[in-house]
Amino acid sequence: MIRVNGLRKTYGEFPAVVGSDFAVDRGEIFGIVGPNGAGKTTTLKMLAGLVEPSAGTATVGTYDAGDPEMRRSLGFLPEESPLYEDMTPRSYLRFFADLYDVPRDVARERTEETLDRLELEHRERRLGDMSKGMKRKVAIARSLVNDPDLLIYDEPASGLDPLTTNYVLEFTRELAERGKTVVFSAHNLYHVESVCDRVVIMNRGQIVARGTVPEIRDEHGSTTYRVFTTVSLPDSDPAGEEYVTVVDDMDAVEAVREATGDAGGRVVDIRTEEPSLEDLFLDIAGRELESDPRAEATQ
Ligand SMILES: Nc1ncnc2c1ncn2[C@@H]1O[C@H](COP(=O)(O)OP(=O)(O)OP(=O)(O)O)[C@@H](O)[C@H]1O
Repeated sequence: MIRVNGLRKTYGEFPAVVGSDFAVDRGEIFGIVGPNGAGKTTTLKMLAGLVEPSAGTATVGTYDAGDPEMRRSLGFLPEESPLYEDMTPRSYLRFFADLYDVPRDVARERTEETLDRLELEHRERRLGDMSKGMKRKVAIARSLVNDPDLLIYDEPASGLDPLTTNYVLEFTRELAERGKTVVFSAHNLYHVESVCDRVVIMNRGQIVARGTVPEIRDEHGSTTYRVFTTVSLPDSDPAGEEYVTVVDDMDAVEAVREATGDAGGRVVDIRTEEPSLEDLFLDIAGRELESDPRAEATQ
């Protein structure tokens, strides 16, 4: 559905996106994660044809990103989505449906259905009087008025309370189940981990890891084992009534087992711990800091 090759954006001398390559399949939920300033929004805007790349290409289906025809089948949700404060959700969505030439009766049915699914109440209330979560839901509904195949969402759950965040993430999943392709950016790695099929991790304009979360884990992280014993060992820490030794591989687990037996104790439990995407990210970003691809350009 999306092919990105050597995509680069430079603002003046500053390279915001250093040269990205990735592909997104139809029906996939694809996450772009990274800290502030990583280049997520710039990447999404280039995909949506809102920012012109300085180099490289992005194609959506058979179109170049930015082709007016492509934009008709795209729903873009900006990070900040100012709404017309005096309009109601219904009048606002009707206004956008008109812009896309969606027939009135189709638009009415579509927007009511979307608002039902998003459980948006107070549809006749002024947008200016709505909560942040309600406004975000209206902005999401706006991205769907033209029934696009591709949704590009910039921080869809940014600033929302946990309940609304869950709603929005569940809704994203539902969209993919209905055959839509969703590309979204997030700071919060848990959001990405719970919803995305595949992710890229960006840092300082560059993709520093990619794949499914388990793949990234295999490549960049390691499993740790927590061995709980009834006796204290040289490297163990107290853990309630027991002691715990944390090790990195199965040979070390065996060594702890032997040492426990030698000390007259027994192993009560062995728990494995997978690094979360957050741990992986901190690890990868930490390493990247030592080799910032943009450092030379900004010095
Ligand atoms: N129009 C612009 N002019 C100059 N620099 C820009 C412009 N837009 C973005 N940048 C810079 O490019 C870099 C990447 O910005 P971008 O908004 O893509 O990052 P981001 O990952 O989306 O960050 P955030 O999570 O804070 O939204 C930042 O250093 C930003 O200051």
